[in-house]
This record gives sequence, structure tokens and C-alpha cells, in this order.
Amino acid sequence: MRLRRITLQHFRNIPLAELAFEGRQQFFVGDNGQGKTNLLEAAGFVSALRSFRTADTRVLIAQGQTEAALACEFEHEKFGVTKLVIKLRPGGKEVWCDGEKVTRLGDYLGRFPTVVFSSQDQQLVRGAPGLRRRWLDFTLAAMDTAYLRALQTYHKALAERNALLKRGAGGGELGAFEKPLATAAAELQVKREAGVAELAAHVATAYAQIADDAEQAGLRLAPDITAENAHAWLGVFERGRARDAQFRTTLAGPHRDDLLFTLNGRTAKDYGSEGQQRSLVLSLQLAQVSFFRARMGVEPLLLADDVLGELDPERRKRFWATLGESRQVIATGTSLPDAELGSWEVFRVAAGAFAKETTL
Ligand SMILES: Nc1ncnc2c1ncn2[C@@H]1O[C@H](COP(=O)(O)OP(=O)(O)OP(=O)(O)O)[C@@H](O)[C@H]1O
Repeated sequence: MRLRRITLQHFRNIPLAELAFEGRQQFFVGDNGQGKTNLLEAAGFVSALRSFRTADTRVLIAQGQTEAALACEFEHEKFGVTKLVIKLRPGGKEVWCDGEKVTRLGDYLGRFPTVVFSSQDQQLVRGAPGLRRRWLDFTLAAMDTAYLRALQTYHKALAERNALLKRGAGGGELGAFEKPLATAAAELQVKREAGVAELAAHVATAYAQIADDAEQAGLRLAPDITAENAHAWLGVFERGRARDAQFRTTLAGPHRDDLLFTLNGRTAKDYGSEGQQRSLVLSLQLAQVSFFRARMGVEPLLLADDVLGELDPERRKRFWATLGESRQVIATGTSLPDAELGSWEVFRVAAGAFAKETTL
């Protein structure tokens, strides 16, 4: 798919911007703090209906304003030319797709896939398990509404069970929430195992294309605990009651799963060099691109936030070659990319305003 136009109103530091994109490569250049990432964030928001930087919609609305609006036009492999309008208010968001109001998030997710490359991605290898879990959940839920539903059910039941535990409840009282918890846990486990196996194959391919070593990259699920089926999961939660009551929280379950990255079978977090970890993170995001395309039959929109400048020249060239020219890339940076990295439509960003420059 291709983003042809985007309009932002009162979005972060951007009072009004109306941008039309001609080709498949747009570059936003400017000093720090001018609004480059804000533009990418808006493009990401219209596809995922959430920000890749914050869970709080309120901070997206320009200071002093009560509402922000985004409108865009996609050229889409499946839906043809599609127009989306999003209104953000402190209390939430409203979405229209070709003039029709979107009432169920699940119907919309994954239709306009976007993959974000950002310098924060390094944390995916080195940071806490929660970051990897969120990445996995986002990747799988975007392509599978049943996964999203299971995830929502699980977290709702988990929150209820934990609230009871905090109040000092135990035994049978917890039972009411353990059934939905167990059913959802079983579904999450099966879908995570299958999804990770599929993603692992894409990660290995991407790593072989961009890294300069001959190591084999791997990805696997490191479950906190496993059980055969929903019935067995119920047993897990029932047996955990006494210990959970002591700690006042549900200690074991899919909410503690992790993902493990490996290089030649060894944990990348502990053994991988800085450069290898960097290649691995890029491979992970490239795997998301291939996964979305394989599942949806749609070329995702790629948003690259200040990453091109961070890569050494060799890796940058290889990364670029992997992206190919059939996909749209919207990138940002404080300086323009090398001429060998394709021909960009360039926009200069200063204090939330955008000016188109001559094409590189
Ligand atoms: N809700 C808001 N209202 C007004 N301004 C905001 C809001 N949220 C963020 N900003 C402003 O947006 C600017 C940050 O923009 P952005 O994150 O896009 O920077 P950038 O151009 O990508 O810079 P860098 O290269 O440092 O990442 C800051 O000046 C910040 O104060």
C-alpha cells in the first residue's frame, strides 16, 4: 500500500500540515525537536490506531487545543483508494473509513499495516521481557483478531483476579476468573508458538541478508510456564492460589512469557556484539514486514525514525537493498541520506511546519 496524502491538525507541535506524496520514498529532514517524529507518529497512528510512542492519546493533542484531527488517503492492494479520518479527544478517538464510522477496533486492525524502525528498537534485544512481549502481541494481534480477543480476555480476567488477590481473597473466590483466564491462556500459548515459529524463519532470512557474519539468527518463545490445554491451565491457576495469595498477584502465566533471540544457538543478549545486536533488531522489524505481507497480502508502510544515520555505511547499504523499491518508506533524519540510497522526496521540518524541497 502507499500513503498518498496526510493532513494533520493540532497534532502535537503541528498546527496544520497538508502533505501529498508522489513516489515511495519520503524524507523529513530537520534539527532535533522540530516535529519529524511527530509526523511519523501520525502516519503510524492512522494505520495502527495507536501511537508507537505513547499509550496516552491526550499528549498527541497540541497544547491548548481540545481536539486533534488526522486524515489520510491510502492506495491499497485490497481496498483500492481508501480515505481515513481520525479525531482525537482527551476521552478517546473516533475513526471513519471512507465515510463510515469504525465501531470495532478489531475490524480495522492490520488492514493498513505499518512497521516502525526506530533507535528505541535496540531495547527489544537488551531491555525487559515486557517490551518483547508487547512487540509479539502487537505483531500477532494485527493479523489475527482471535488473538486480539484472547489477549483482551486474558488481561481483563488477570486484572480481576489480581484485584481480588490484593484485597486478600483466596480459594474459591478466585475461581470465577480462572476459567476465562485458562481458556485465553491456552489460546495464547498455541498462537504464540505458531506465530513465533513463522516469525523465526523471517528473522533468519533477514539476518542473513543484512549481517556481515555467517551466524544463524534464531527466535523462540521462552514461555513462563506451559500447559497442554485449557483444562490443564485451569489446574495451573488453581494450584497457584496459595502462593498467589501470599504475593497478592498472579505469579505465573502467559503474561510472563519472553522471546529469546539467538545467534548460532547462543543467547544474543549475552553473547552478541553491539553490531550483531543491531543487525538482529533490524532483522526483527524486517521479519514483521515479511510476516504482515505473507499474512495479509499487503505491502506495509515503513516508517524509519532516524535509523539510517545510526547504521554504519555497509549495514545501511545492505538494509536498504533488503527493503527494495516496491515499498514505501517514510524516513527522518537530521541530515539527508547518501545519494546512493535512492531518490527521495524531501521535506524540511522546522517548528512544526513542513516545506517540500526539490527531489534528491
Ligand atoms: N502535545 C503537544 N503540543 C505541542 N507540542 C508538542 C506536543 N507534544 C510534543 N510537542 C513538541 O514536539 C517537539 C518534538 O517533536 P519530534 O519528537 O517530532 O522531534 P524530532 O523533530 O523528531 O526531533 P529528534 O530529531 O530530536 O527526534 C518538541 O518541541 C515538543 O515540545
